[in-house]
Amino acid sequence: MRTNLSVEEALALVLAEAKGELGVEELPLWEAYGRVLAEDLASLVDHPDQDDTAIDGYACREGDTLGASPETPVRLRVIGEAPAGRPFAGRVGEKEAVAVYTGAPIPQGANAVVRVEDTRREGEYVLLFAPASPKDIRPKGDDLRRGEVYLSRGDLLTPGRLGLAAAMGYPRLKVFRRPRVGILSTGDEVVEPGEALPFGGVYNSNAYSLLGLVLEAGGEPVLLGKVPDRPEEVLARLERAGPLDLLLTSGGVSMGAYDVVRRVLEERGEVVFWKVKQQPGGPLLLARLGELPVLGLPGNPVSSMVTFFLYGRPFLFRLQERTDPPYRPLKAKALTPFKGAKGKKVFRRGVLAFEEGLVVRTTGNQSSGVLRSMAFGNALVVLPPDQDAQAGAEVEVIPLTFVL
Ligand SMILES: Nc1nc2c(c(=O)[nH]1)N[C@H]1C(S)=C(S)[C@@H](COP(=O)(O)OP(=O)(O)OC[C@H]3O[C@@H](n4cnc5c(N)ncnc54)[C@H](O)[C@@H]3O)O[C@H]1N2
Ligand code: MOO
Ligand SMILES: [Mg+2]
Repeated sequence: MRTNLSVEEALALVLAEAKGELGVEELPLWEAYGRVLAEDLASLVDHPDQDDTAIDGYACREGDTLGASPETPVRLRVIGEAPAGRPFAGRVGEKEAVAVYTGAPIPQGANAVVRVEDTRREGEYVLLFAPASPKDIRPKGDDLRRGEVYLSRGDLLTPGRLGLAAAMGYPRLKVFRRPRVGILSTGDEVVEPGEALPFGGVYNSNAYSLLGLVLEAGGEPVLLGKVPDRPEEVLARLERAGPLDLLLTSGGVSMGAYDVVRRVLEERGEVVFWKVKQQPGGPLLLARLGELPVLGLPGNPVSSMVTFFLYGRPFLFRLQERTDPPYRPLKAKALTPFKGAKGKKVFRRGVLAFEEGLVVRTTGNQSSGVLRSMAFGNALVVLPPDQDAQAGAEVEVIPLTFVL
């Protein structure tokens, strides 16, 4: 077992465990939101499939309309109309126009359009008070070209990309199966919300903040409930967990006599590392139970969330072969001081805002037991070992971008 790792070493070891194959399933579009594509998608169509009009107005020949103005209108004969989806069958000749509506193909013979606001209809004629122009014609393939790959294996299906897949003509998509992530809370003192809280008890918040984080990272949470700090009970619950791609435990990984998770994993599995030089989350543990990777998250509510965000989320991104990075560090100006720690990389919780540039303020009490810092913070402020940040200093921040 390795111990006292840097954050970077620990992350590399966690990612090295993300080698399982999730497999692929095919879903109708309406069920594919938030999933990760398992295939490249080339457009099945051109869009628009021919030159079309971006405005409601009249299509005609540009040369017929040069110099048209309110004082010197140009008169054209209207020979028909083309609503979107109903192309005009004929051909536009000299001094002729076709009434066109946004999205309609440009009729043959026409090479320009004039907006309806710059015209007045007079029976079978139309008066143009401005010249027609080609600039409001959208060329064939302006948005999509048939055969071109616009979405790739590993792309997260965001709202825009789901729409794009539909625009390309795909009714069903091959996506990766969602990773199944077991969530087990440990602790004699842990009580489910709704139950009476005994003296010294604490409600099981970790299961629910982790459930949210797992869903947000594309996983399927499998709630395994809570177990007391007794090795045989922890083991019994794990044996009944069913197939998983990752197991998260919370609590029981520090130094206490009742911190039994580590002991169980040492006896029944293999501990890869224990303890990272970071705060919060120092007692983090990585193990294997047979083939199953296990992240033993520290019990403090902030610590379990921060360690999942820093290690579990990248693990799930890797399993789903996601092409986007799990987080994107930025620079911001600290408007409040942030305290570092000796020999540890520190992740404080802050509120990131755009004021005179990017700025970040503390969420207040930074104790690992104060979950409000994660509930109302939107960023982690990263401090290298042995470094405090004064107000006014530039600091690294990782936005907690929970996009789904
Ligand atoms: N002597 C030392 N003590 C501690 C150290 C240390 O290095 N030496 N490390 C501290 C750090 S840092 C952390 S983080 C915690 C980690 O503790 P465990 O992972 O062993 O977790 P527990 O002892 O079971 O619980 C810690 C804390 O969190 C509360 N908790 C636990 N589970 C839940 C839950 N599901 N929902 C809400 N809250 C939960 C629990 O009641 C405790 O207050 O250890 C320090 N100690
Ligand atoms: O690492 Mo503990 O996670 O500071 O509270
Ligand atoms: Mg403990």
